[in-house]
Amino acid sequence: MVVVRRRNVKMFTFAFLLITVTSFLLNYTHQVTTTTWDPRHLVVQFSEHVQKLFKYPRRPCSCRTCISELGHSLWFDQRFNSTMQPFLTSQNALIPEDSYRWWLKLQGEKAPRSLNATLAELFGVIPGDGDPLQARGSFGCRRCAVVGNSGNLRQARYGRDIDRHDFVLRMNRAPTAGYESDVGSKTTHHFVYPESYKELAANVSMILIPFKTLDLRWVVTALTTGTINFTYVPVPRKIKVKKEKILVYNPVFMKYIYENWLEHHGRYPSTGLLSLMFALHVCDEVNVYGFGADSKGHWHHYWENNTSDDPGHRDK
Ligand SMILES: CC(=O)N[C@H]1[C@H]([C@H](O)[C@H](O)CO)O[C@](OP(=O)(O)OC[C@H]2O[C@@H](n3ccc(N)nc3=O)[C@H](O)[C@@H]2O)(C(=O)O)C[C@@H]1O
Ligand SMILES: CC(=O)N[C@@H]1[C@@H](O[C@@H]2O[C@H](CO)[C@H](O)[C@H](O)[C@H]2O)[C@@H](O)[C@@H](CO)O[C@H]1O
Repeated sequence: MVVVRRRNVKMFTFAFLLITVTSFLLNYTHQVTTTTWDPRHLVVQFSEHVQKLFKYPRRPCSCRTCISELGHSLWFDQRFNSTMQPFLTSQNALIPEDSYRWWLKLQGEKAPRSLNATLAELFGVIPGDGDPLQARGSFGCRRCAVVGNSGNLRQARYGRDIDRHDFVLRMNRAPTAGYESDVGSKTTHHFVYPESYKELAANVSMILIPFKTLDLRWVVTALTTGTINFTYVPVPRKIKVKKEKILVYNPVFMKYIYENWLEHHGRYPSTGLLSLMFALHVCDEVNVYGFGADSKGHWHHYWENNTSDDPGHRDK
């Protein structure tokens, strides 16, 4: 009788362990990872999984590590606020007074038009319902590449690597044609402001970064009357992008980056930093390409020749 009971206990323990280990594997390993049978490594992995399970009973994503699962860096955790909303939508378009005052000073706009009236007009023209990229409904692993415009991308041969991401985010005048092997050919989202606008392929989402009220009005006129053709430099009167493909960066989110991440340094965040922080809040895994100087310390774009290197060449 005692023997039968012991066997039952053993069977039960074995079944319990099997189910637990299988559910860990199913829950936490969406991507194929290299298996190592080093017992110490297995114990560390197992304890990490147990810790995560207690911390996040339902994981936010199925990547090996998800950005929103904090606990890797205190520095990062102290700055990251997952409740901040990167998009300005018709639902969250009421900008708090302090954020509005801060934003209004960015480019010292004289006599700005009423923001509420401008936003009402804007969301009368574009849908303003945010981006499906943000819908966290399906349990998956959203891998994003943020591609900056640095000349260090020349001969980098990152093209294939970049294109393997689910989302590829580019900015300003960044071209891909002719640079595919270094920067890839896929673009899902492109960040622009009126002064940096370039025509986009029909399947690309344009994310307008508004630095002033006029930038929001420009979107409206660029899709309708074509009346605005100058801000502080000439800007395109008309744009071909479909209104359903236009998304708007949230000024409140810009202020959050300036305060939490830039710690008030500089005037306001660069487009590169705005794009990176955006990705960190909507993606599960983020890889960054094309930021910083090249190996000689030059800060040119990858599509330009460096004039300081070769005075005979002007920037294209
Ligand atoms: C003259 C000027 O105003 N240049 C600015 C240009 C310009 O307005 C646009 O190219 C449109 O013509 O825009 C900027 O940026 P720019 O378009 O040059 O580059 C986008 C982002 O890529 C990163 N970068 C770029 C070049 C480089 N050598 N290293 C890098 O790390 C940066 O993160 C950068 O933000 C901008 O919007 O931030 C910043 C640049 O200072
Ligand atoms: C070279 C420069 O400082 N130009 C400024 C211009 O800055 C640029 O603004 C862009 C957004 O509109 C973007 O942030 C870019 O990175 C900046 O270089 C504006 O501040 C403009 C405002 O009138 O004044 C130009 O001299």
